[in-house]
Amino acid sequence: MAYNWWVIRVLCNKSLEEVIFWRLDSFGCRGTASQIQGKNCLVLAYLPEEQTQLLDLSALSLNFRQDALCMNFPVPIMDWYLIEEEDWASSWKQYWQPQEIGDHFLIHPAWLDLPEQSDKIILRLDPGAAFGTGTHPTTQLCLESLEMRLGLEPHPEAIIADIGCGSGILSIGAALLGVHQIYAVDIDPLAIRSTINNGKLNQIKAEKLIVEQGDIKKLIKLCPKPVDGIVCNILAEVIIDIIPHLTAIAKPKTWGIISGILLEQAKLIGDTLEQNGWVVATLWKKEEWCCFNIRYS
Ligand SMILES: C[S@@+](CC[C@H](N)C(=O)[O-])C[C@H]1O[C@@H](n2cnc3c(N)ncnc32)[C@H](O)[C@@H]1O
Repeated sequence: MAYNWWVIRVLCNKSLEEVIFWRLDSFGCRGTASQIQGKNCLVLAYLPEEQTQLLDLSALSLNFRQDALCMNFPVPIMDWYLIEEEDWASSWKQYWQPQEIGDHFLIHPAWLDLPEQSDKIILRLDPGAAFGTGTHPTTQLCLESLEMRLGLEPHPEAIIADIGCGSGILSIGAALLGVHQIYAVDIDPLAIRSTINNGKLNQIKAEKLIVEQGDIKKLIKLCPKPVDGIVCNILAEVIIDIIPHLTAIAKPKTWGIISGILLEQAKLIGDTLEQNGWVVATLWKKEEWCCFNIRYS
């Protein structure tokens, strides 16, 4: 069956880029990309046709207008049109470029030639329709936390769990940092397909990266024993429900990297973590997002 996608294009002042990304993300867009054009920025986002109505798109453009007026910037120009799935893949790919994250990672679109020389850990990615290109602040916070947590030494015994794996970017990042075994779940079947493909793209053996469709309950069944680390980058509303279940896969000193949380939601998440036996070690912030680095006591 032919599958159509909305392309949403927003031309805005560069300073509005993050707000626009945040709104598009909350609206449910699957892929976002941006391109600087002088003082302006062209933001593109993609959304399956059946996931929205024309009226919702008009409301979204009004939100952009209000954001810009509140912040004293010119009103963004937004338009939208439908394309077929095959065109979606090629259209979005033009705008996504290699990106360095943290001290060591270089996120590299799968369809571009690799650099001839690089001292970076190259993480090749074709996210397809799944979330996780590395352009979102929460993904960046998680990768930076993983880097800090794991360093560059191999971890031949370490087992980690990735809840809401999306494109697999965090699981693969952990594998490239030398983690021995990763269990990853996501409720979205497209994310499962994407994580498996990206694992292969980065030459990660299938037995090292076990990926299954499902939520935390599925993960608990999947993990044969408590894990050493947990990464979870999902919205705070979902994380609140997941926290009480984490104990089932934790042991003393299990660490966690938990993001997808807006700054104003940090207190609620921090309190819930502490009530469930987790110690908050650090809270990292990027733009309006934060990331908890925690340890089970
Ligand atoms: C913000 S994306 C994160 C993707 C990737 N891990 C990253 O850091 O870029 C959140 C992912 O969580 C998945 N998700 C949402 N609710 C979930 C749940 N209850 N259990 C497992 N996965 C969930 C979504 O399908 C989505 O792929």
